[in-house]
Amino acid sequence: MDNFARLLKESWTLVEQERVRLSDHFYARLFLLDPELRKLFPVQMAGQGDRLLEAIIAAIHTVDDPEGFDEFLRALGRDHRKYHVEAAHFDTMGVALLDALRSTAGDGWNLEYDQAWRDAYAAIAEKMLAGAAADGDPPFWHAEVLTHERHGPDTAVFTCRALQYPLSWKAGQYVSVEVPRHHPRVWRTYSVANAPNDDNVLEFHVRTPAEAAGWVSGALVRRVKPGDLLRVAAPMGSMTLDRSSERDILCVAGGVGLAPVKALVEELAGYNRARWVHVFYGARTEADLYGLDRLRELVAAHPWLSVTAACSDDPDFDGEQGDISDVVARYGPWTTHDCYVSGSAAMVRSTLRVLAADDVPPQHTRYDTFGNL
Ligand SMILES: NC(=O)C1=CN([C@@H]2O[C@H](COP(=O)(O)OP(=O)(O)OC[C@H]3O[C@@H](n4cnc5c(N)ncnc54)[C@H](O)[C@@H]3O)[C@@H](O)[C@H]2O)C=CC1
Repeated sequence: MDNFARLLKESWTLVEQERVRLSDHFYARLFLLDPELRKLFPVQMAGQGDRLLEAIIAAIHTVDDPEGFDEFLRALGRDHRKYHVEAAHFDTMGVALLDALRSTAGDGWNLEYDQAWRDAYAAIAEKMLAGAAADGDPPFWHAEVLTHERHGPDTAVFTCRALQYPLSWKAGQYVSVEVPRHHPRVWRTYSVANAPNDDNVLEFHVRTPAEAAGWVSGALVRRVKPGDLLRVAAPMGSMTLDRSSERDILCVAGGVGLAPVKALVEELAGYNRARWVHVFYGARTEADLYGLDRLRELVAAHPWLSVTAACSDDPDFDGEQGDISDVVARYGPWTTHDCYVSGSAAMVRSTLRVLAADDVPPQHTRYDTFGNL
């Protein structure tokens, strides 16, 4: 690790445990510096601070990998066009961020850390602005809901058509979604659950228990109906297929983490002949395996595909029992496979441990989770 990365990571440990204070300070300072910026954010700021910090953490963790860092920030810049962020706003955010870091870290902060963060922030802002400037797409797409199916009280599968052509994404990527009618200016990310197609139609899988605070997910599961308009922003994420690879493929999905895995399998259905593809799909109960019928249709049509379903909380289920990571471990080793993992942070962590124990090279593993790992 070079000195720059070391300084960033070392200084981050001073504020890591104080995230709430850090984000409170950041927003207070930001809106004091430029009250106009308040209009770009949702009325309710709860949860917004986590998002900022997640982006910062992701950025400092990719600083050792210049190529990944570059692509991540360019995509983030493209995505941020939906907020109408301008170059001058980045300067103000930089001032507020440095101020928040200094005051949260307290006595442990020093001039070297200050300079490292200034340099890092300048690089982040430059790459995000370059990504935004190079993007010929609209800042977001309007999309009309076509179908909406409920699977039990907490889960929905819906499709929508993007109204400006084309919305190009790669199987395995995710997009931000806004439900302007119910929660304006609040965006949440969801994986696209189908392969790119000429109809500009995207499918999403959303799950949120009624008691959870997820506003956007709650609206998408319980309130949205065909004909409603959503907004969808720039596709992001690198959990995509390596077309040059000849290795067999392992996909592991937990719950609605099935979404990107289904997209990958549908994409493979368009060209794959020679690679064996094994999908492991886990849910709590049999009733929660909402995507199994579609997977079985794909298995019937493609001899290279197999699906193993498991339930972690349903002793009557006539199939594999246990957390999906344990089931994957029982069927291994997966040493020579390309591996794709998608689900909750805990599920992804457990599965990555299984793959590491099988000596799968890290560069052959791609994963997605919408929580902190
Ligand atoms: N909606 C989307 O497009 C996407 C969602 N996700 C994430 O997927 C997650 C799915 O959540 P739910 O459907 O509520 O799934 P869930 O919490 O009901 O879990 C489903 C299965 O995952 C496995 N699992 C869960 N916790 C585990 C642990 N600690 N160790 C090992 N395995 C574990 C078990 O097999 C379990 O049956 C969410 O965190 C979501 O953010 C990820 C990618 C895409």
